[in-house]
Amino acid sequence: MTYQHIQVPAQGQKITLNANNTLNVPAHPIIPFIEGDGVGVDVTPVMRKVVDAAVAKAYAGERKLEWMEVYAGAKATQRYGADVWLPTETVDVVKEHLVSIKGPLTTPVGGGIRSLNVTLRQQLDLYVCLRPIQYFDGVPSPLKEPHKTNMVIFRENSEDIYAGIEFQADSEKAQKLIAFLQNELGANKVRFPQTSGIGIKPVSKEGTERLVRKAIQYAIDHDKPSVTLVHKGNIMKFTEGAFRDWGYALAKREFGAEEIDGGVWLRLKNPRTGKNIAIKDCITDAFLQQILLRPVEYSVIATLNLNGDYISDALAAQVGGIGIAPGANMNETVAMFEATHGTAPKYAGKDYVNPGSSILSAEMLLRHIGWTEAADVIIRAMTKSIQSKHVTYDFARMMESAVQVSCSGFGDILIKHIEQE
Ligand SMILES: NC(=O)C1=CN([C@@H]2O[C@H](COP(=O)(O)OP(=O)(O)OC[C@H]3O[C@@H](n4cnc5c(N)ncnc54)[C@H](OP(=O)(O)O)[C@@H]3O)[C@@H](O)[C@H]2O)C=CC1
Ligand SMILES: O=C(O)CCC(=O)C(=O)O
Ligand SMILES: [Mg+2]
Repeated sequence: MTYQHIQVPAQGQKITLNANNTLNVPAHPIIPFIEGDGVGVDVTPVMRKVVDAAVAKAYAGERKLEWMEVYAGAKATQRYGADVWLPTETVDVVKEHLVSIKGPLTTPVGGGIRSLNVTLRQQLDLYVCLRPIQYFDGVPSPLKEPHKTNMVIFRENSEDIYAGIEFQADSEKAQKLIAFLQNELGANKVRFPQTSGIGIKPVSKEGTERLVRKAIQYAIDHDKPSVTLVHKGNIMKFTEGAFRDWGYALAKREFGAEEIDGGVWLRLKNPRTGKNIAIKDCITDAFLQQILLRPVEYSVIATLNLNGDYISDALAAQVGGIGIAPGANMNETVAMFEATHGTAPKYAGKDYVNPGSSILSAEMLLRHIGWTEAADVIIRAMTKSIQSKHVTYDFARMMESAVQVSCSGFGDILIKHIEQE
């Protein structure tokens, strides 16, 4: 296969799907990657070096990831033309190769292009945004007991106000829609109809069910004690409230969950372990204080798109910040891994920020393709590096007697620990 600007690595082979949707991973799988805007130029090369070292260590040269650069964001406009922010071949390649990783991409505020990150998720229908919140010993945290925060976020990734159905104030479309709301639907509560922008928030039963199903299955597979549906359903009754109701109904119908003491919370027996899994819910504002005050009570979190975005960064802060917050966007067959943070423009190109988030996203990728030995090598090296207190600025500013290192410097420390194993 030839592409317009993508160079296919000569030694690599595609990951393919087996009949039961499991992955068939060759020894030299081609992994498409998007470098990313802003600090993408800093973290992505470091991530690749560290991952290569971990794979080489774990498999003594018998396995190797074959990186294939694909383009999106500013780099795509340089290659494909001024208006081509997300080339079709990038989306096609990410889909065909099943497993990929991306750096952050810039989204302008208030106008300009819509989010390329969201577009990729939508075009590929990567409806789960999976963001584990894991504490590494020694990471500085604003909490007294950061190890008590141990959660996995399942953020709905395909709908909600992220669908991008918005109309600018004063535009003809906004005026038409407001008139339609007033005249046809009797909705007269737009406070300033002449000057309002309007956004639409679609939340569906199918979208909710497929996300909540994945979250409950994850709790079963990973022996987790609870799944919490986080929503603002008291205010947004037919979107966020429906998310809660559809979620509970699915837990009953598909997983046999039963009511606890006549309340709305449910309980199901984990078929693998025999232990109980609580299915509960929490309203988002209360949830944001509970995770600080009583984090041990929460484990798997299933939530809508915008809530999930806010909760991701808030929970990341509890375990050290978005410098060490990995993630994945996935569906049944395709997975695209990415850090939780963005392009941090003030640090772009300065070899300064923490590459941890990107490296741990790659660690998730390795686990996803079954290369658990290499993933474990990364986790061990990460733990040792943090404990050595040679860390990037974000950790150094919160740690006592730390030695501040650069982005690539932290990568080199990880590689040193990998090679010394
Ligand atoms: N998935 C994606 O591609 C995402 C893209 N974005 C986009 O990124 C752009 C910038 O967004 P912004 O709101 O500033 O959010 P960012 O996540 O880019 O940065 C916010 C702050 O988080 C800290 N931070 C971010 N990355 C790191 C890192 N690797 N190591 C250490 N600290 C880090 C920095 O904190 P401090 O100032 O304290 O040092 C930084 O100023 C926007 O265009 C936004 O749309 C945002 C999120 C996700
Ligand atoms: O797409 C963006 O620019 C921001 C997305 C974001 O913050 C996220 O997915 O966490
Ligand atoms: Mg975010």
